[in-house]
Amino acid sequence: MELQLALDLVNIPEAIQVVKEVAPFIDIVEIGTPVVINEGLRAVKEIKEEFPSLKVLADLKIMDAGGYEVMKASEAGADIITVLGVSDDSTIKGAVEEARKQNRKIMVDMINVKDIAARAVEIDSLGVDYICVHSGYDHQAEGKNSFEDLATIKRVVKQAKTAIAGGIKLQTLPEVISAQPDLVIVGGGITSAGDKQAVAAQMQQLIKQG
Ligand SMILES: O=C([C@H](O)CO)[C@H](O)[C@H](O)COP(=O)(O)O
Repeated sequence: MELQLALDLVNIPEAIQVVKEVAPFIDIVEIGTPVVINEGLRAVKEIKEEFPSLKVLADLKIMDAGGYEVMKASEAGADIITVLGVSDDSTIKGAVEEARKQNRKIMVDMINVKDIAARAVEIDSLGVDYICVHSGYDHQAEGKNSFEDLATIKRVVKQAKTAIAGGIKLQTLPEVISAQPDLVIVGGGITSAGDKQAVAAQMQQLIKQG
């Protein structure tokens, strides 16, 4: 099981500072959608240059033009790129095809997918690398989480790795770990902590204990 740090509400210098603090305890650093909107793919490029040994995920939440957008994120140095599960199959296929050419990976974000089980089976057959259940900020504000959806994809997904994101904190991490996803994605649970390094270290320890 791996740990991904999601950076959403920072600029590039702040992102570099946070990653410096927690780098030994994470496997993947995510350049979140708001950061890409504010800073562009330059944020991916600068983080990859600064931390070449960390995998970098570009959270583009691609909805169309999968091949082209994956190509641009790959040029910037992204190792993993996100595509939305609600997109057309042709968009996901285009993203996967380009990722294979560029030796990159595709994560499909299941945010707002209504029938998680049925769509996860379809997406799994398209050759994606990760399928991620996700309660976004707006769902979190309504008190929702994706724990049940994680159990669903664990049951039906046969090829892709499974991931979960959305409001995961140190206190809720043990429940997530018990469902055994391949990847846990944490943003505010680390970035809002007073001592980010201590929280990331504790999270890594819990994940290692399995
Ligand atoms: O993808 C995300 C969200 O849609 C904002 O872009 C976050 O990176 C994801 O939800 C993880 O962050 P936390 O919910 O703060 O853990």
